[in-house]
Amino acid sequence: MDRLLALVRHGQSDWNLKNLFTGWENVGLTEKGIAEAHAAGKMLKAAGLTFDVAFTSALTRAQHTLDIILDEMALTSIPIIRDEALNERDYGDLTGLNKDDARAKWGEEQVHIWRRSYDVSPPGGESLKDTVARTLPYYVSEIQPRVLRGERVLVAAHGNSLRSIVMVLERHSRDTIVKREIATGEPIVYRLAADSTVAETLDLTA
Ligand SMILES: O=C(O)[C@H](O)COP(=O)(O)O
Repeated sequence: MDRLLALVRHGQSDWNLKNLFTGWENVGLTEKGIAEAHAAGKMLKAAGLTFDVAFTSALTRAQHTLDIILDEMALTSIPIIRDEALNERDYGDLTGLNKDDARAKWGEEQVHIWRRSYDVSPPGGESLKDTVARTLPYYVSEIQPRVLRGERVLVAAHGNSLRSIVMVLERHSRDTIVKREIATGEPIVYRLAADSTVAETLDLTA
């Protein structure tokens, strides 16, 4: 049984390019982001992979990335399930601010704590721990059972919602997960064992 699970962070967004805290703001992909999504689709197809169902967030940048990938793979008729449980972490009051301006105002260390600590929330927003608390139950109840039944599943989402899933699959601690960077448009592909742990991580660049 092929218990295939692929995770892809959306391609570069307008606000990634402008270096703005984005969170739940609904911004589009840049030209580069669109190209990254096409490349991800080509890469998955070239590896001989296919999918039975896809999941994405309620945000356009992830949905658009998914549509491009499915188009590249000639899989436009598979079911797509969209849910805000897969949204990016909510950046609260930081949303729309420039990350360098924020460093100048609050200091490098404080901004790093907001961006990469496990349980310190940015003002009015979600910490990674808060994001895990909504994303992980969704993964466990909606995504993982399908993979374990043998459905091949593609998830297009966001840096921190994917980190929440990767944390469990790659057995990270609170200290190591914050150092696990998830690049835009680069598929992370696992085969799971029957007990839901990772049996194999596929290297699509090989
Ligand atoms: O929401 C954002 O600004 C980014 O997509 C993720 O931000 P981060 O790199 O600060 O986690």
